[in-house]
Amino acid sequence: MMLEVSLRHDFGSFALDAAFTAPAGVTALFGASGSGKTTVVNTVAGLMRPDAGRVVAQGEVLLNTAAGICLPPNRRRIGYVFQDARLFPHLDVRANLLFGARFAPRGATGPAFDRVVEMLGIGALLERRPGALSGGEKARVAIGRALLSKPRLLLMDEPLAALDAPRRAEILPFVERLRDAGLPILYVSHSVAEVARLADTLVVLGEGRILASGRAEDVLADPALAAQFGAQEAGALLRARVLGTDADGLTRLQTATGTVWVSQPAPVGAELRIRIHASDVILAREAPQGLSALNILPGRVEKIETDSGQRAWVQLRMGDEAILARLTQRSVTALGLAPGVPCHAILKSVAVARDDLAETHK
Ligand SMILES: Nc1ncnc2c1ncn2[C@@H]1O[C@H](COP(=O)(O)OP(=O)(O)OP(=O)(O)O)[C@@H](O)[C@H]1O
Repeated sequence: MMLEVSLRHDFGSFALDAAFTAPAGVTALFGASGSGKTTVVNTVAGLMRPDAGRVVAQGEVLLNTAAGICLPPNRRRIGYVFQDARLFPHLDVRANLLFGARFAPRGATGPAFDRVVEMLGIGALLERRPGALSGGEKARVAIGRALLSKPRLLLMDEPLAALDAPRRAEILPFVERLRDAGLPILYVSHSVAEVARLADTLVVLGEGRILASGRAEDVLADPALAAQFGAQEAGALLRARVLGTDADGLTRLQTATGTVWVSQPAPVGAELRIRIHASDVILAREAPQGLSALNILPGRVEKIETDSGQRAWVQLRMGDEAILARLTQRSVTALGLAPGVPCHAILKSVAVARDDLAETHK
Protein backbone atom coordinates (compact mmCIF):
# COMPACT_ATOMS: atom_id res chain seq x y z
CA MET A 1 0.00 0.00 0.00
CA MET A 2 1.43 3.37 -0.99
CA LEU A 3 -0.51 5.47 1.52
CA GLU A 4 -2.65 4.78 4.57
CA VAL A 5 -4.53 7.66 6.13
CA SER A 6 -6.85 7.80 9.09
CA LEU A 7 -7.78 10.89 11.03
CA ARG A 8 -10.31 12.35 13.41
CA HIS A 9 -10.53 16.03 14.10
CA ASP A 10 -13.14 18.31 15.60
CA PHE A 11 -13.01 21.97 14.56
CA GLY A 12 -16.10 22.63 16.69
CA SER A 13 -18.34 23.59 13.79
CA PHE A 14 -17.07 20.72 11.65
CA ALA A 15 -15.89 17.21 12.50
CA LEU A 16 -13.82 15.00 10.24
CA ASP A 17 -13.59 11.23 10.66
CA ALA A 18 -11.99 9.63 7.62
CA ALA A 19 -9.82 6.65 6.74
CA PHE A 20 -8.67 5.31 3.39
CA THR A 21 -5.79 3.48 1.77
CA ALA A 22 -4.33 4.19 -1.63
CA PRO A 23 -2.25 1.90 -3.84
CA ALA A 24 0.32 3.31 -6.29
CA GLY A 25 -0.89 5.62 -9.05
CA VAL A 26 -3.12 8.68 -8.85
CA THR A 27 -5.60 8.79 -5.98
CA ALA A 28 -8.25 11.47 -6.45
CA LEU A 29 -9.89 12.95 -3.39
CA PHE A 30 -13.28 14.18 -4.56
CA GLY A 31 -15.91 16.06 -2.59
CA ALA A 32 -18.03 19.16 -2.40
CA SER A 33 -16.58 22.39 -1.07
CA GLY A 34 -16.14 22.13 2.68
CA SER A 35 -16.20 18.31 2.76
CA GLY A 36 -12.73 18.19 4.32
CA LYS A 37 -10.38 17.52 1.39
CA THR A 38 -7.81 20.16 2.27
CA THR A 39 -7.82 19.06 5.91
CA VAL A 40 -6.95 15.50 4.79
CA VAL A 41 -4.17 16.70 2.50
CA ASN A 42 -2.74 19.05 5.13
CA THR A 43 -2.67 16.16 7.60
CA VAL A 44 -0.72 14.04 5.12
CA ALA A 45 1.68 16.94 4.45
CA GLY A 46 2.21 17.61 8.15
CA LEU A 47 0.74 21.13 8.00
CA MET A 48 -2.04 20.11 10.35
CA ARG A 49 -2.00 17.86 13.39
CA PRO A 50 -5.39 16.22 13.91
CA ASP A 51 -6.87 15.24 17.30
CA ALA A 52 -6.11 11.63 16.37
CA GLY A 53 -4.59 10.17 13.26
CA ARG A 54 -2.16 7.90 11.51
CA VAL A 55 -0.42 8.44 8.18
CA VAL A 56 1.86 5.82 6.66
CA ALA A 57 3.58 6.46 3.31
CA GLN A 58 5.45 3.61 1.63
CA GLY A 59 5.73 1.83 4.94
CA GLU A 60 7.11 4.80 6.89
CA VAL A 61 4.99 6.16 9.74
CA LEU A 62 4.71 9.94 9.29
CA LEU A 63 2.04 10.48 11.91
CA ASN A 64 0.78 8.31 14.72
CA THR A 65 -0.81 10.42 17.43
CA ALA A 66 -1.30 7.37 19.66
CA ALA A 67 2.47 6.80 19.67
CA GLY A 68 3.35 10.51 19.79
CA ILE A 69 4.90 10.44 16.30
CA CYS A 70 4.47 13.51 14.09
CA LEU A 71 7.24 14.16 11.56
CA PRO A 72 7.61 17.81 10.52
CA PRO A 73 6.67 18.59 6.89
CA ASN A 74 10.29 18.85 5.69
CA ARG A 75 11.04 15.32 6.91
CA ARG A 76 8.06 13.69 5.22
CA ARG A 77 9.44 13.72 1.65
CA ILE A 78 6.15 14.93 0.29
CA GLY A 79 5.82 17.50 -2.51
CA TYR A 80 2.86 19.87 -2.23
CA VAL A 81 1.38 21.81 -5.15
CA PHE A 82 -1.17 24.34 -3.92
CA GLN A 83 -4.12 25.74 -5.83
CA ASP A 84 -2.51 29.18 -6.00
CA ALA A 85 1.08 28.01 -6.79
CA ARG A 86 2.57 29.99 -3.83
CA LEU A 87 5.86 30.83 -5.53
CA PHE A 88 8.26 33.23 -3.82
CA PRO A 89 7.57 36.57 -5.55
CA HIS A 90 11.07 38.00 -4.94
CA LEU A 91 12.86 35.00 -6.46
CA ASP A 92 13.09 34.22 -10.15
CA VAL A 93 11.90 30.88 -11.53
CA ARG A 94 15.34 29.29 -11.30
CA ALA A 95 15.69 30.25 -7.63
CA ASN A 96 12.15 29.07 -6.90
CA LEU A 97 13.00 25.70 -8.45
CA LEU A 98 16.31 25.46 -6.59
CA PHE A 99 14.49 26.17 -3.34
CA GLY A 100 12.62 22.88 -3.88
CA ALA A 101 15.90 21.09 -4.56
CA ARG A 102 17.20 22.17 -1.12
CA PHE A 103 14.76 19.75 0.47
CA ALA A 104 15.80 16.73 -1.59
CA PRO A 105 17.31 14.17 0.77
CA ARG A 106 20.76 12.86 -0.05
CA GLY A 107 20.55 9.77 -2.23
CA ALA A 108 16.88 10.26 -3.11
CA THR A 109 15.93 9.38 -6.66
CA GLY A 110 14.05 11.68 -8.98
CA PRO A 111 14.56 13.73 -12.13
CA ALA A 112 17.41 16.26 -12.17
CA PHE A 113 16.98 20.04 -12.65
CA ASP A 114 17.46 20.06 -16.43
CA ARG A 115 15.10 17.13 -16.89
CA VAL A 116 12.36 18.80 -14.81
CA VAL A 117 12.78 22.08 -16.72
CA GLU A 118 12.53 20.25 -20.03
CA MET A 119 9.59 18.07 -18.97
CA LEU A 120 7.56 21.08 -17.85
CA GLY A 121 8.63 23.30 -20.75
CA ILE A 122 9.83 26.14 -18.50
CA GLY A 123 13.35 26.65 -19.89
CA ALA A 124 12.48 30.09 -21.32
CA LEU A 125 11.09 31.29 -17.98
CA LEU A 126 14.07 30.69 -15.71
CA GLU A 127 15.11 34.35 -15.34
CA ARG A 128 11.57 35.68 -14.81
CA ARG A 129 9.89 36.44 -11.52
CA PRO A 130 6.46 34.95 -10.73
CA GLY A 131 4.78 38.34 -11.31
CA ALA A 132 5.66 38.01 -15.00
CA LEU A 133 4.20 34.51 -15.42
CA SER A 134 0.75 33.41 -16.56
CA GLY A 135 -1.35 31.21 -14.25
CA GLY A 136 -0.47 28.10 -16.25
CA GLU A 137 3.24 28.92 -16.18
CA LYS A 138 3.10 29.47 -12.41
CA ALA A 139 1.39 26.09 -12.00
CA ARG A 140 4.14 24.40 -14.00
CA VAL A 141 6.88 26.06 -11.94
CA ALA A 142 5.11 25.03 -8.73
CA ILE A 143 5.01 21.42 -9.98
CA GLY A 144 8.71 21.67 -10.88
CA ARG A 145 9.63 23.00 -7.44
CA ALA A 146 7.74 20.16 -5.77
CA LEU A 147 9.39 17.56 -8.05
CA LEU A 148 12.89 18.84 -7.35
CA SER A 149 12.44 18.07 -3.65
CA LYS A 150 12.45 14.43 -4.89
CA PRO A 151 9.26 13.53 -3.06
CA ARG A 152 8.00 10.01 -2.53
CA LEU A 153 4.46 11.35 -2.94
CA LEU A 154 3.03 14.44 -4.61
CA LEU A 155 0.02 16.21 -3.11
CA MET A 156 -1.92 18.39 -5.52
CA ASP A 157 -4.75 20.42 -3.99
CA GLU A 158 -6.93 21.56 -6.91
CA PRO A 159 -3.85 22.66 -8.84
CA LEU A 160 -5.98 23.65 -11.84
CA ALA A 161 -8.86 25.36 -10.06
CA ALA A 162 -7.52 28.87 -10.59
CA LEU A 163 -6.89 28.29 -14.31
CA ASP A 164 -9.12 28.75 -17.34
CA ALA A 165 -9.95 25.85 -19.66
CA PRO A 166 -7.06 26.27 -22.15
CA ARG A 167 -4.54 26.55 -19.29
CA ARG A 168 -6.01 23.48 -17.61
CA ALA A 169 -5.72 21.52 -20.84
CA GLU A 170 -2.09 22.64 -21.02
CA ILE A 171 -1.18 21.36 -17.53
CA LEU A 172 -2.99 18.03 -17.47
CA PRO A 173 -0.59 16.24 -19.84
CA PHE A 174 2.24 17.09 -17.41
CA VAL A 175 0.34 15.55 -14.53
CA GLU A 176 -0.28 12.48 -16.70
CA ARG A 177 3.42 12.28 -17.47
CA LEU A 178 4.23 12.24 -13.75
CA ARG A 179 1.62 9.55 -13.21
CA ASP A 180 3.07 7.48 -16.06
CA ALA A 181 6.58 7.95 -14.64
CA GLY A 182 5.34 6.18 -11.49
CA LEU A 183 5.19 9.07 -9.00
CA PRO A 184 2.31 8.46 -6.56
CA ILE A 185 -0.06 11.44 -6.51
CA LEU A 186 -2.87 12.42 -4.16
CA TYR A 187 -4.97 14.77 -6.28
CA VAL A 188 -7.76 16.89 -4.81
CA SER A 189 -10.47 17.87 -7.24
CA HIS A 190 -14.13 18.56 -7.53
CA SER A 191 -14.11 18.14 -11.30
CA VAL A 192 -15.50 14.77 -12.41
CA ALA A 193 -13.83 15.22 -15.79
CA GLU A 194 -10.40 15.64 -14.18
CA VAL A 195 -10.98 12.64 -11.93
CA ALA A 196 -12.13 10.51 -14.88
CA ARG A 197 -9.03 11.43 -16.80
CA LEU A 198 -6.41 11.02 -14.10
CA ALA A 199 -7.51 8.82 -11.22
CA ASP A 200 -6.67 5.17 -10.67
CA THR A 201 -8.24 5.24 -7.21
CA LEU A 202 -11.10 7.49 -6.20
CA VAL A 203 -11.95 8.52 -2.64
CA VAL A 204 -15.23 10.41 -2.21
CA LEU A 205 -15.55 12.64 0.82
CA GLY A 206 -18.85 14.10 2.06
CA GLU A 207 -19.26 16.22 5.19
CA GLY A 208 -16.11 14.90 6.78
CA ARG A 209 -16.82 11.21 6.09
CA ILE A 210 -15.57 8.80 3.41
CA LEU A 211 -18.57 7.93 1.23
CA ALA A 212 -16.65 5.57 -1.05
CA SER A 213 -13.15 4.52 -1.94
CA GLY A 214 -11.92 2.11 -4.60
CA ARG A 215 -10.99 1.74 -8.27
CA ALA A 216 -12.04 4.91 -10.11
CA GLU A 217 -14.15 2.98 -12.62
CA ASP A 218 -16.05 1.17 -9.84
CA VAL A 219 -16.75 4.29 -7.82
CA LEU A 220 -17.81 6.32 -10.89
CA ALA A 221 -20.23 3.57 -11.95
CA ASP A 222 -21.85 3.20 -8.52
CA PRO A 223 -25.49 4.32 -8.79
CA ALA A 224 -25.63 5.06 -5.05
CA LEU A 225 -22.94 7.73 -5.52
CA ALA A 226 -24.14 9.21 -8.80
CA ALA A 227 -25.91 12.10 -7.08
CA GLN A 228 -22.54 13.17 -5.59
CA PHE A 229 -21.15 13.61 -9.09
CA GLY A 230 -24.26 15.43 -10.35
CA ALA A 231 -26.88 14.55 -12.95
CA GLN A 232 -24.90 16.14 -15.78
CA GLU A 233 -21.49 14.75 -14.86
CA ALA A 234 -22.21 11.26 -13.50
CA GLY A 235 -21.13 8.48 -15.77
CA ALA A 236 -18.91 5.48 -16.15
CA LEU A 237 -15.38 5.02 -17.32
CA LEU A 238 -14.41 2.18 -19.65
CA ARG A 239 -10.93 1.12 -20.67
CA ALA A 240 -10.42 0.71 -24.40
CA ARG A 241 -7.66 -0.09 -26.86
CA VAL A 242 -7.41 1.52 -30.28
CA LEU A 243 -7.86 -1.08 -33.05
CA GLY A 244 -7.63 1.23 -36.05
CA THR A 245 -9.20 3.95 -38.15
CA ASP A 246 -12.07 3.12 -40.51
CA ALA A 247 -12.32 4.50 -44.06
CA ASP A 248 -14.74 7.21 -42.92
CA GLY A 249 -12.30 8.44 -40.29
CA LEU A 250 -13.95 6.98 -37.19
CA THR A 251 -11.61 5.39 -34.67
CA ARG A 252 -12.41 1.77 -33.75
CA LEU A 253 -11.87 0.83 -30.08
CA GLN A 254 -11.99 -2.51 -28.31
CA THR A 255 -13.66 -2.49 -24.91
CA ALA A 256 -14.10 -5.51 -22.64
CA THR A 257 -17.59 -6.15 -24.03
CA GLY A 258 -17.55 -4.95 -27.60
CA THR A 259 -16.40 -2.55 -30.27
CA VAL A 260 -17.00 1.17 -29.89
CA TRP A 261 -16.36 3.92 -32.44
CA VAL A 262 -15.35 7.46 -31.55
CA SER A 263 -14.64 10.48 -33.72
CA GLN A 264 -11.35 11.48 -32.04
CA PRO A 265 -8.26 10.16 -33.85
CA ALA A 266 -5.88 8.03 -31.79
CA PRO A 267 -2.86 5.84 -32.62
CA VAL A 268 -3.35 2.09 -33.05
CA GLY A 269 -2.59 0.18 -29.85
CA ALA A 270 -3.09 3.20 -27.55
CA GLU A 271 -4.85 2.47 -24.27
CA LEU A 272 -7.60 5.01 -23.69
CA ARG A 273 -10.21 5.75 -21.10
CA ILE A 274 -13.60 6.53 -22.47
CA ARG A 275 -16.20 8.32 -20.44
CA ILE A 276 -19.89 7.65 -20.94
CA HIS A 277 -22.21 10.14 -19.27
CA ALA A 278 -25.23 8.43 -17.70
CA SER A 279 -27.51 10.90 -19.49
CA ASP A 280 -26.11 9.72 -22.86
CA VAL A 281 -27.19 6.09 -22.37
CA ILE A 282 -30.50 4.55 -23.53
CA LEU A 283 -31.39 1.02 -22.42
CA ALA A 284 -33.22 -1.58 -24.52
CA ARG A 285 -34.27 -5.12 -23.58
CA GLU A 286 -33.66 -6.47 -27.12
CA ALA A 287 -30.72 -5.74 -29.41
CA PRO A 288 -32.08 -2.77 -31.37
CA GLN A 289 -32.27 -2.85 -35.19
CA GLY A 290 -32.38 0.04 -37.64
CA LEU A 291 -30.95 2.58 -35.25
CA SER A 292 -28.56 5.39 -36.15
CA ALA A 293 -26.52 4.92 -32.95
CA LEU A 294 -23.25 3.10 -33.66
CA ASN A 295 -22.34 2.07 -30.20
CA ILE A 296 -24.42 -0.64 -28.59
CA LEU A 297 -23.03 -2.81 -25.78
CA PRO A 298 -24.69 -5.79 -24.10
CA GLY A 299 -24.82 -6.14 -20.32
CA ARG A 300 -26.96 -7.12 -17.37
CA VAL A 301 -28.70 -4.87 -14.85
CA GLU A 302 -26.85 -5.00 -11.56
CA LYS A 303 -28.24 -2.21 -9.38
CA ILE A 304 -31.01 0.34 -9.57
CA GLU A 305 -31.10 3.43 -7.39
CA THR A 306 -34.13 5.68 -7.51
CA ASP A 307 -33.67 9.34 -6.71
CA SER A 308 -36.06 11.80 -5.14
CA GLY A 309 -37.46 12.98 -8.50
CA GLN A 310 -38.94 10.71 -11.13
CA ARG A 311 -35.53 9.47 -12.15
CA ALA A 312 -33.43 6.40 -11.49
CA TRP A 313 -29.78 5.45 -11.91
CA VAL A 314 -29.30 2.01 -13.47
CA GLN A 315 -25.98 0.19 -13.39
CA LEU A 316 -25.38 -2.26 -16.21
CA ARG A 317 -22.63 -4.80 -15.52
CA MET A 318 -20.35 -5.72 -18.41
CA GLY A 319 -17.80 -8.24 -17.17
CA ASP A 320 -15.25 -6.40 -15.07
CA GLU A 321 -16.69 -3.00 -15.98
CA ALA A 322 -20.01 -1.23 -15.71
CA ILE A 323 -22.04 1.50 -17.36
CA LEU A 324 -24.40 3.89 -15.64
CA ALA A 325 -27.67 5.08 -17.21
CA ARG A 326 -30.07 7.78 -16.05
CA LEU A 327 -33.65 6.84 -16.84
CA THR A 328 -37.10 7.91 -15.73
CA GLN A 329 -38.66 5.62 -13.16
CA ARG A 330 -41.47 5.15 -15.71
CA SER A 331 -38.96 3.64 -18.19
CA VAL A 332 -37.54 1.37 -15.51
CA THR A 333 -41.04 -0.01 -14.90
CA ALA A 334 -42.01 -0.16 -18.60
CA LEU A 335 -38.85 -2.13 -19.46
CA GLY A 336 -39.24 -4.41 -16.45
CA LEU A 337 -35.69 -3.63 -15.34
CA ALA A 338 -34.49 -5.43 -12.24
CA PRO A 339 -31.16 -6.88 -11.09
CA GLY A 340 -30.13 -9.73 -13.38
CA VAL A 341 -32.15 -8.64 -16.41
CA PRO A 342 -30.12 -8.70 -19.66
CA CYS A 343 -30.11 -5.40 -21.50
CA HIS A 344 -28.42 -3.40 -24.26
CA ALA A 345 -26.88 0.00 -23.67
CA ILE A 346 -27.19 2.37 -26.63
CA LEU A 347 -24.55 5.04 -26.28
CA LYS A 348 -25.68 8.35 -27.75
CA SER A 349 -22.23 9.77 -27.31
CA VAL A 350 -18.86 8.44 -26.24
CA ALA A 351 -15.95 10.67 -25.36
CA VAL A 352 -12.29 9.93 -24.91
CA ALA A 353 -11.65 11.19 -21.38
CA ARG A 354 -8.96 13.58 -22.59
CA ASP A 355 -11.08 15.39 -25.18
CA ASP A 356 -14.05 15.15 -22.92
CA LEU A 357 -12.23 17.32 -20.42
CA ALA A 358 -11.74 20.11 -22.91
CA GLU A 359 -15.36 19.85 -24.03
CA THR A 360 -16.77 19.81 -20.52
CA HIS A 361 -15.07 23.03 -19.59
CA LYS A 362 -15.79 24.89 -22.85
N1 LIG B 1 -8.62 25.89 11.15
C1 LIG B 1 -9.94 25.69 11.05
N2 LIG B 1 -10.78 26.07 12.05
C2 LIG B 1 -12.10 25.86 11.98
N3 LIG B 1 -12.71 25.22 10.96
C3 LIG B 1 -11.94 24.82 9.94
C4 LIG B 1 -10.52 25.03 9.93
N4 LIG B 1 -10.03 24.50 8.77
C5 LIG B 1 -11.09 24.00 8.11
N5 LIG B 1 -12.23 24.18 8.80
C6 LIG B 1 -13.58 23.77 8.38
O1 LIG B 1 -13.54 22.40 8.05
C7 LIG B 1 -14.37 22.14 6.91
C8 LIG B 1 -13.57 21.43 5.84
O2 LIG B 1 -12.62 22.32 5.29
P1 LIG B 1 -11.63 21.88 4.13
O3 LIG B 1 -10.86 23.09 3.71
O4 LIG B 1 -10.87 20.69 4.56
O5 LIG B 1 -12.67 21.46 2.99
P2 LIG B 1 -12.44 21.25 1.43
O6 LIG B 1 -13.21 20.02 1.08
O7 LIG B 1 -10.99 21.26 1.12
O8 LIG B 1 -13.13 22.53 0.82
P3 LIG B 1 -12.77 23.37 -0.52
O9 LIG B 1 -13.07 22.48 -1.68
O10 LIG B 1 -13.73 24.53 -0.42
O11 LIG B 1 -11.34 23.78 -0.40
C9 LIG B 1 -14.94 23.48 6.48
O12 LIG B 1 -16.25 23.59 7.02
C10 LIG B 1 -14.01 24.48 7.12
O13 LIG B 1 -14.69 25.68 7.43
